[in-house]
Amino acid sequence: MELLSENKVAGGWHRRYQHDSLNTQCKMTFAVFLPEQALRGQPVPVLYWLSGLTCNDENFMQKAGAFKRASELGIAIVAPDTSPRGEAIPDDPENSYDFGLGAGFYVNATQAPYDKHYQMYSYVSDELPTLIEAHLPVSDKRAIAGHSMGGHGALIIGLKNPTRYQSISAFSPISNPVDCPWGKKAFTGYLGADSTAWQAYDACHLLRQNEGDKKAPILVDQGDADQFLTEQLKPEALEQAALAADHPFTLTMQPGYDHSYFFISTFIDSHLDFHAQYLK
Ligand SMILES: CC(=O)Oc1ccc2c(C)cc(=O)oc2c1
Repeated sequence: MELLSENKVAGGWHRRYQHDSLNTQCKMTFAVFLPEQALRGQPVPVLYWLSGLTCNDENFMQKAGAFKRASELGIAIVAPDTSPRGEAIPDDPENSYDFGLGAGFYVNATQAPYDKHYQMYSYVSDELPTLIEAHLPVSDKRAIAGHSMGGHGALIIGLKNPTRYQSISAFSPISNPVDCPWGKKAFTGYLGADSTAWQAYDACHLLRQNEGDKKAPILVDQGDADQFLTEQLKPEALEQAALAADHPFTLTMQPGYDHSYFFISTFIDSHLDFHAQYLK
């Protein structure tokens, strides 16, 4: 891992690292916040934050205002990029914001030409935690959270790996990607036209499938003034699936909030407090 930068913040350190990824077969950049406790040699739990469309490792760290509470709670935060990057990485032929670079959708692509590099599911759920736990002063207690496309990523990665993550949270997640325009476009491109293959990456489907004992609790916040709410996000489908599966789940509709980081920064402390209950 190569250290790209470091800045002291809230008594801890914000760092950016780059490394060669086996899964995505390119250099990947991620950001990490390490609270002071970690630097005193006390291994701390990690919250993985997955960002949304067009974002990279920097958006959450610059805009969410999460450091002070994470520092108080002694939680590290890791924010990966949202797709493979570089000259050699195939992008959307139409250069749209919702497919290709900055829009990996946290799946393992099976369709050429995306299958070689777009392996974001394995990268985030396996390669990155292994790397972090080998090189940084963190414990193996993990939680996962995200926004929009990253909220979808947090839900599916948490639900597919119930023993690896203690808790899951999301702001404005794409809750039922098999049934919304962003999800249909991305899953067709990465996974092919047969929609039965899409279900393995759909949170509503995964909730209905999960018959095991371990059910990581889920917290979702959604602004009711979000322009994407009805067509793309569909939190009520997630709520129905969680209810049917008897999965611990809380959805809070927040009046007046939109899809932006103004919303996330308003409620990020309550998400950190939620995860802290299960990470201790
Ligand atoms: C920094 C920022 O505003 O991020 C942002 C803006 C818009 C979106 C949309 C529309 C979808 C998504 O998945 O993420 C996202 C992130």
